[in-house]
Amino acid sequence: NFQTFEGDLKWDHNDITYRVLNHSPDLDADVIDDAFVRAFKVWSDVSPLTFTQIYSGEADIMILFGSDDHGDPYPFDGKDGLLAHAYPPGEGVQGDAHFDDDEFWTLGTGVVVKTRFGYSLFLVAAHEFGHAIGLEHSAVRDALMYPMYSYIEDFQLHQDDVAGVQYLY
Ligand SMILES: CNC(=O)[C@@H](NC(=O)[C@H](CC(C)C)CN(O)C=O)C(C)(C)C
Ligand SMILES: [Ca+2]
Ligand SMILES: [Ca+2]
Ligand SMILES: [Zn+2]
Ligand SMILES: [Zn+2]
Repeated sequence: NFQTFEGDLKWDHNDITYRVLNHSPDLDADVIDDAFVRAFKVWSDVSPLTFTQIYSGEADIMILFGSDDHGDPYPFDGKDGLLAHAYPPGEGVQGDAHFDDDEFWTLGTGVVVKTRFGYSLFLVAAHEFGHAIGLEHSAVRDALMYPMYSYIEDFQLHQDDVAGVQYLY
C-alpha cells in the first residue's frame, strides 16, 4: 500500500537529470557521488527511468547538503530527528532532494561500526529519490518508503516500493 502524491505527480520524461550542488564533509566527494549513483540505480532497475548527472545549469533533481535554515520553508533540526527531505516531481524546487548536514553521513555498506553511529547516505538517498520520482510514504514497515530510518545491511527494495514506481511509470 504505497502512496503517490496528490494527483499522481510524476515526471513527464524518463531521462531525468540530477546535479550535486555541494558535498558533506563526512565522506569523500566521489564516495558521495557513488552513493547517489547506487541510490538512483535502485529505482532505474525497476522502472523505465534513467538518471544522468549534470555539472552545470538546472537539473530536474538538484541535490544539496544543508543544515537548519537552508533556503526553503522546511529548515532542518540539527543532529538526528529529520534526516533529509525531497519534493515530488515538477518544476523548480520540485524534485529536489536536501540532506541534513548536521547528521554524520556514512557509507551504505562497509564498516558497520561507522554506520551504527551514522546514517547511511545510500539508504536515505534511495528513500529521498523515491519521493523525487513521485512516491509518498508506505505503511509497510520493511518498505524503503517507510517514514522511519532503519539500517539494513543487505538492502532489498520491497515489493510495495516496486508496485508504487511501476504504478506511476
Ligand atoms: C532517524 N530519523 C528518522 O527516522 C526520521 N525520519 C526521516 O528523517 C525521514 C527520512 C528517513 C526515512 C530516511 C524523513 N523523510 O520522510 C524524508 O523523506 C523521523 C522518523 C524521526 C522523522
Ligand atoms: Ca527540481
Ligand atoms: Ca536532523
Ligand atoms: Zn530543504
Ligand atoms: Zn520520506
